Amino acid sequence: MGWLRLNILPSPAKSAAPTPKAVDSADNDTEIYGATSPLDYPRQPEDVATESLPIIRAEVVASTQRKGDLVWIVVDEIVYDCTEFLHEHPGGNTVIESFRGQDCTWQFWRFHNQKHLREFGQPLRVGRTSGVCNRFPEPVKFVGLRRPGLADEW
Ligand code: HEM
Repeated sequence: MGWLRLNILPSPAKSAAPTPKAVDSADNDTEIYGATSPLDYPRQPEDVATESLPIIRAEVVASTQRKGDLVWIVVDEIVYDCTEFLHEHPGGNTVIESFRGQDCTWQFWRFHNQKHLREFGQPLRVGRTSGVCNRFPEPVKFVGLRRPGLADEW
């Protein structure tokens, strides 16, 4: 599990994000016009539907890889602001910091289930994105070689 070899980074400073307006554009995508910085994207209320989350360009997400104010990660193309949560994360802060500005979908699902994401991730959502890379290829999953339906023969 090479991706679990972590670098310990200093904790980011907290910062207050402005609250720009999300606007429904003609093609029904929600964008924040003129937003170029991660600081332009506040956390979204929990009742905002996934498809109504603002779209955040991959370059903006990737810019949080640099040590700075915000720690964002991407799971299933949803961007989570873990800046404050990482200090409360039961799995520790370094594992989240090691994926800042990156996709960590398959690694996330190794340790969590939908309930974790609903309860703890929902309030951390800042937007949707696409094209953000996971720097580790997902290892091949081994499946049983037996034909199904033979369990009773064991
Ligand atoms: C949205 C971001 C995240 C949220 C809301 C979150 C939430 C949680 C929660 C609720 C637990 C406790 C699970 C339990 O007690 O059963 C946990 C544990 C853990 N998380 Fe996360 N997590 C996040 C991101 C990550 C990431 C990116 C990684 C690295 C892949 C990670 C790795 C772990 C590990 C290793 C544990 C400990 C698992 C164990 O003790 O069995 N988490 N996380």
